[in-house]
Amino acid sequence: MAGHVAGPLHSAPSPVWLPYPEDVNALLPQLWSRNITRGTDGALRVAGHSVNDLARDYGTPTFVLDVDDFRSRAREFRTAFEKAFAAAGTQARSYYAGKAFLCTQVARWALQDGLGLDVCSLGELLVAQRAGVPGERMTMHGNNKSPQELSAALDHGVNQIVVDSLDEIGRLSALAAQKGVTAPVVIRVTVGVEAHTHDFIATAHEDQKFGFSLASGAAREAAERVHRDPHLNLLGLHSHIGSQIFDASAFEVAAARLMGLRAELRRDLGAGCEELILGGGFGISYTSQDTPQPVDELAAGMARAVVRACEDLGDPLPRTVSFEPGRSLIGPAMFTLYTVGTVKPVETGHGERLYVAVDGGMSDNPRTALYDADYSCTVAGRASGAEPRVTRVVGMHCESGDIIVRDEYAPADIAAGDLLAVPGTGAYCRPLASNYNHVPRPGVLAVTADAIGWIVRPETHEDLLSTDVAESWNERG
Ligand SMILES: Cc1ncc(COP(=O)(O)O)c(C=O)c1O
Ligand SMILES: N[C@@H](CCCC[NH3+])C(=O)O
Repeated sequence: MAGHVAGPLHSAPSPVWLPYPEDVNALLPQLWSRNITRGTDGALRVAGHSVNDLARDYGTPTFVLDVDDFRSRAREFRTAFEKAFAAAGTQARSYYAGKAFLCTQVARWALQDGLGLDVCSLGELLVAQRAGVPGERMTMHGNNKSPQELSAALDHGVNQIVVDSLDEIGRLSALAAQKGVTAPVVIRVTVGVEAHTHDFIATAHEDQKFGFSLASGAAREAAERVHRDPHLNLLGLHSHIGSQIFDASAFEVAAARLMGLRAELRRDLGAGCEELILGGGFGISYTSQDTPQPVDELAAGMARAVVRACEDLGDPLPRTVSFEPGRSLIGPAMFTLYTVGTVKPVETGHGERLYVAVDGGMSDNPRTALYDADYSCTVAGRASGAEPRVTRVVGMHCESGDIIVRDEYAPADIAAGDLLAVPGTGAYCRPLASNYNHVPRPGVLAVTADAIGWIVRPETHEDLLSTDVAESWNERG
């Protein structure tokens, strides 16, 4: 690969895609939130605030949220899809997928920026309620919603409940009858698209737990059942093909298949199916190898696909086409700030690799271990003139798979006490975090030019000890 230098210093087994950096301090703009710069002192700045000050005042590890980045991406996504679908002759709605990262303040920002909220558990619904998100701006998901969750969704007047099984349809109907309401239902359809992403985050192939299969006829059967049920109102159809997807044609095929089922249901049952939800899943750049499509192009492509399918089928456009972006809005808006604790050169048999251990790990970012995810990083508190070295960033947990950044170049003088920043950790890191090894989960620090503050406070060891109720056992014993 051009620019890749082999030699004793650089010969550790780095993947061929990792280009030898011309400048180890340079920041690839597509990996970082929009208000990150390197100051004249060499330290990263978020909306003008030096990470050295943030680390001193708030500690590490910390998720740092560039608030204006998240909000501008949310507005850009919403307006791009609204424009594209208005030009096509219908309307688009955007619901922020809270599973990517949710707290009351983020829900409020999403709402203020004109998005609704997609929740998938009672916990997420409670956050939405605390944030003041009205039911009509919400969608409820989940493949195994409990009666308590369904009941809370009905009581809150959630706009669409996306049903995922026949058991759930029966449960929801009984609850709606009991409450004397009609439940607004959308059917989750498995459209059989093999999305090119990690198996664990693909959701529209046949052999997995989500949705009703289109191919087997299960989706049609579910729609008929909902249509016949006096306590349920069949609003439309839903498809979500997976997450971290770059192939726009996969979304377009999914949309066309969903439209095909819609046409059948309109023809055979007289069901309007005016709501079409095409999910989220839009990929982001974790490394230089990821190339997401600009949001305007994505929106235009999706609108074209829906229009084309309607034309082919001789069907009118649905009244509303909705999207549920999570990762693409919040992912790039955060980075994790760590402190380096140990640096260990390790002879790999193919050359030397620097193992840089930080004060967090798979407990705040399990994605590398779970999905073979790739991340990047940079020394954040200073610039360095030292030579780049092949580096692996690892955590402090008792697992050899406790890897955060598998391969990156770091300056050879990286040392204990350095701050290290890992970009792109806004989605599915804090929500998937654990207390493995009794490590408290980091907080989320929101930063704008004018304000800095926790929107999720860091856990403490006292928090963890407070769930340990040995006393009540001892009293009994
Ligand atoms: C139904 C549904 N909608 C939306 C999302 C959000 O996906 P992403 O964060 O990849 O945009 C998910 C997660 O994959 C999902 O399961
Ligand atoms: N947790 C996954 C995404 C799951 C999307 C939810 N359906 C990830 O980190 O990539």
